[in-house]
Amino acid sequence: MTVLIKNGHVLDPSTGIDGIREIYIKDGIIITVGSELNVTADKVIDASGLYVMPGFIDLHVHLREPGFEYKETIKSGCAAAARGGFTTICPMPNTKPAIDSKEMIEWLKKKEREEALVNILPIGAVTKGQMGEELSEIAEMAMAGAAAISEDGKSVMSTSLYREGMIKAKEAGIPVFAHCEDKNLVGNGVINESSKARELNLPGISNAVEDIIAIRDILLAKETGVRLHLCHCSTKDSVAFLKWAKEEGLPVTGEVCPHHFTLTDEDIPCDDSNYKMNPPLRSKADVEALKEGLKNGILDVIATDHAPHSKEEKDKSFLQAPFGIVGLETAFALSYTELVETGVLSFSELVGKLSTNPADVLGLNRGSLKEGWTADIVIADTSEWYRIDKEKFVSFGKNTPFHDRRVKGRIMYTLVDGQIVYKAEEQQ
Ligand SMILES: NC(=O)N[C@@H](CC(=O)O)C(=O)O
Ligand SMILES: [Zn+2]
Ligand SMILES: [Zn+2]
Repeated sequence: MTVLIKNGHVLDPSTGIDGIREIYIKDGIIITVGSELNVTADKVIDASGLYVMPGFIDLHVHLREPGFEYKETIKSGCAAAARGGFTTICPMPNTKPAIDSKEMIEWLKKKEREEALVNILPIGAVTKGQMGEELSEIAEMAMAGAAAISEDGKSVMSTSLYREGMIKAKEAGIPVFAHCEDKNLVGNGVINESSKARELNLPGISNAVEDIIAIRDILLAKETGVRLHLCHCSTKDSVAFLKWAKEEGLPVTGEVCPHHFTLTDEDIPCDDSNYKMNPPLRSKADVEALKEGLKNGILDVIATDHAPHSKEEKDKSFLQAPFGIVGLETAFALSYTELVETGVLSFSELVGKLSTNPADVLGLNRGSLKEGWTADIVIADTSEWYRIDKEKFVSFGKNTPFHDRRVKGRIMYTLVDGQIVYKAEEQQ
């Protein structure tokens, strides 16, 4: 099986290519990236006027299977990933049961082989059942294919247990992905602690809830030498701590989600739980710091924290509804619009944060259009403004604050292993 992508503008920060090229693919492998290749292929994709990039890699999604299939399944989550331009996704372990054993990682890898449209790199829980009491089988999970460990949804509050888990992760050669939230401090907070919280009469979540654990985890990484990745950074001091960690030469990276650099708590119009997520939307000063962090390379990765919930759950009030919003099908457009159109990042830098850098966090041979590498590719149109329509989402989750928002950046094709797994309607 051969594929030729022609007339497209290839944008690949890993090779520095930024211009019109042809890409020739054979049996799922990129054979040549060049000009006037003069080859025939079984399938030709005309990418005139479109950008051709390494497939995006999302280090942070929630697929909800097993246990919460009414929110999302592996199949529907993968379809949403493909529609969003993501060719590899890392599901978090907060399912029911939690992904906390070799058997569960093997089960997920089997599901990937049987029904996943995109690559799945599972993340194992740090503690059994994410109960924070006893470490899970970290070495065994790593052997079975866990890409990292994380307690996402909460923090391991026992610092000594977490330190032990970090040592095990380092021995197993996998990173720790940290959700930073001081359980004792957060109380029943549901929204950023600010005048907005007072206006809506809702309990607040202060920046220190995140910052205390962010610096704790960085200090533990310094002692243990484990590779640490800070999930969904939302505060200016998280960025400051990451900057310090990098200056110290520690193997620490950080991610930011599109909602955290696109919206502030001031954008919350009323008691609408589509604006409720953890960590919460923060202040203008925090958003400025996140953008600055993206610009100066302190924040390496953009990840979605795709957190689907049912309509019934999100129809509830801010106090009652679960935390989380969907992100896979809006991430590229929001990032392009908020960062590239405004000049915070060059387009090539954005592609780095969506593909090359996340691949580096996990040491993957992906996130690049190098010859000889796997043909995981995304093709996008950035020429026209359009409005996000949640009714078009293929994710079961429609819980987004971005319905009807004007954006630029539409995914036209997604290829995994050289196979088209998504094609925009307009092209069919
Ligand atoms: N981000 C969220 O608001 N929710 C996530 C959990 C998490 O990422 O912490 C979820 O699983 O729903
Ligand atoms: Zn989290
Ligand atoms: Zn999450």
